[in-house]
Amino acid sequence: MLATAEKTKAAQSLATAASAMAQNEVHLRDLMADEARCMKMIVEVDGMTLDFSRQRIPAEVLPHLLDLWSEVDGAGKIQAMKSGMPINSTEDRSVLHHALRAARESVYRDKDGVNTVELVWGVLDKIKAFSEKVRNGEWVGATGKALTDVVAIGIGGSYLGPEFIYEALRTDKTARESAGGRRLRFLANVDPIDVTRATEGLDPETTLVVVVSKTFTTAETMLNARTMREWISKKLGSDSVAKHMVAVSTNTEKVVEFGIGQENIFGFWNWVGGRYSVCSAVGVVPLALQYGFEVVADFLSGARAMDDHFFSAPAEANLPVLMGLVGVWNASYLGFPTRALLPYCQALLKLAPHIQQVDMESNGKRVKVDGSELQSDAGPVNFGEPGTNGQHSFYQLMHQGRVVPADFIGFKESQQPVELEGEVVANHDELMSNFFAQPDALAFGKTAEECRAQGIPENLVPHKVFTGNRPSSSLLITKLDAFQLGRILSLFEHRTAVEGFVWGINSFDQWGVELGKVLATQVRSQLSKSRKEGASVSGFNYSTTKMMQSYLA
Ligand SMILES: O=P(O)(O)OC[C@H]1O[C@H](O)[C@H](O)[C@@H](O)[C@@H]1O
Repeated sequence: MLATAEKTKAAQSLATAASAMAQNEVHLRDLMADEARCMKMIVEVDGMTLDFSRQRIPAEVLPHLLDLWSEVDGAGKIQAMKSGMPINSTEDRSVLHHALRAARESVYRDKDGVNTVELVWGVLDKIKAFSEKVRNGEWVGATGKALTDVVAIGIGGSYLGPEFIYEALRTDKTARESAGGRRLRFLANVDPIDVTRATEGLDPETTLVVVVSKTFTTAETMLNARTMREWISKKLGSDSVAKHMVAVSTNTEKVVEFGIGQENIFGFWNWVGGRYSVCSAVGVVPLALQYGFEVVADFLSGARAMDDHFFSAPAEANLPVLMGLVGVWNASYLGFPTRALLPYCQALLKLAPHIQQVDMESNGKRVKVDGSELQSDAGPVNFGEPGTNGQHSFYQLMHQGRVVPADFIGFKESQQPVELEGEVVANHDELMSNFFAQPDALAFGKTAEECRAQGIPENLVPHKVFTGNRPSSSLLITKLDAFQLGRILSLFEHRTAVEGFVWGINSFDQWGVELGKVLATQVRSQLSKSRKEGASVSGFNYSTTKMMQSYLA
């Protein structure tokens, strides 16, 4: 079953438990009737409550999951990460995204002994000063106008996290007030349509462009950066670029080569993986420009609070560890290939796209750290959509089709409460009625007997039966502000790490994205030669040749 832990006692107990459950058809209806069991599966940490009682984990199996964590030396692996050991072994890098949100006086050393927190605060101080200058109109554009709008260019990890945070805070009262009408747009796709969408209604005179790229070599980002440079130069002349473009990167040389001065670069480091970089200048520059540095500082404190919890809480009370163990159980023991992320909060509409990258780029692997092949699939397919929208889309499949383990997220308070006179409940309570109802509908289902008792005609009974026994966890959180948002981000980042630790994989490299890039280079050069010199398509397989010929015709 589990490659890394297949010989451990706990792994064997878990495998036995999983097959016994399948044979005995243990149903969540029975598991949920055991209140002592449920009590152990509801864990509260500073106003964030995780209820994983609706997972298909019998009371006696939970200790085996915790044993598995001990047997793979989970605590030791957390410590290795925390202390800067090069756990990203294929790139010989430390993994220190927690240092990005550490308190100024903390010390996290990288593999070479450098205190990364000092570096982090050097950049944070620079961002604070810069963002304040732009926001208060001290830093102006080439024609002397204040820069009220920002376009952040970047893709993958240099885009998804910042957009997720931007959207989540857009309707938060404090952040919204602080934004004061400023605009932030993202330009990610190399599709030229995205340039039009990102710049619609913007004027180069009042726009600042932030080019975000760890490597500063990503083809999409570089072409978009050149396109935006042209957009600015065309109207304001090429000398204006210095006032209208800044960069976030680890590759100073390439940024300078591009034409952005060293003083306008906000750096980060190779111990920050792209998908774990939202707390670095990658996210902090655009978000501080939009919401002000203080709001971003709250977000960083929230992430730090969850880091501290992750590093110190015992496994049985550790939210990322528990969620990670649930993930391993569902993916590797019960064999569920997918997982849904269902925030009952419209402001979290970009959570799922971000976690798709965090989780699938991290744990979508086929080999272990030592290069040997995994004997079972590791990370699941992640997808999601805010509730209640998802209910009117793919929940049908979740209720009566495939089993998709789900993570529900709900808040006690709305960012934007509405209560109409004469309505039964306030709008947020209406939303939350669904948050509480759906997990039970999935878990308990509806039997044929229940259908008949309701007078459903016999021919419709099979269509109206819900088999139930569909697992989910629920997270109930006070409210979505910058601080809680930081906790949520860190929680999901560490869940991914926990799962990777148990599977014994390197969750911090992403070699799987390389091959497509190489092939695109070959196609690009063919398209150029064909368009510019009329060269015929050659060197590709039959199908690609045919399709490219058709494209070029
Ligand atoms: O920040 P960049 O160097 O431009 O990289 C952007 C993205 O592209 C790569 O293909 C990786 O898969 C991502 O992890 C990365 O975040």
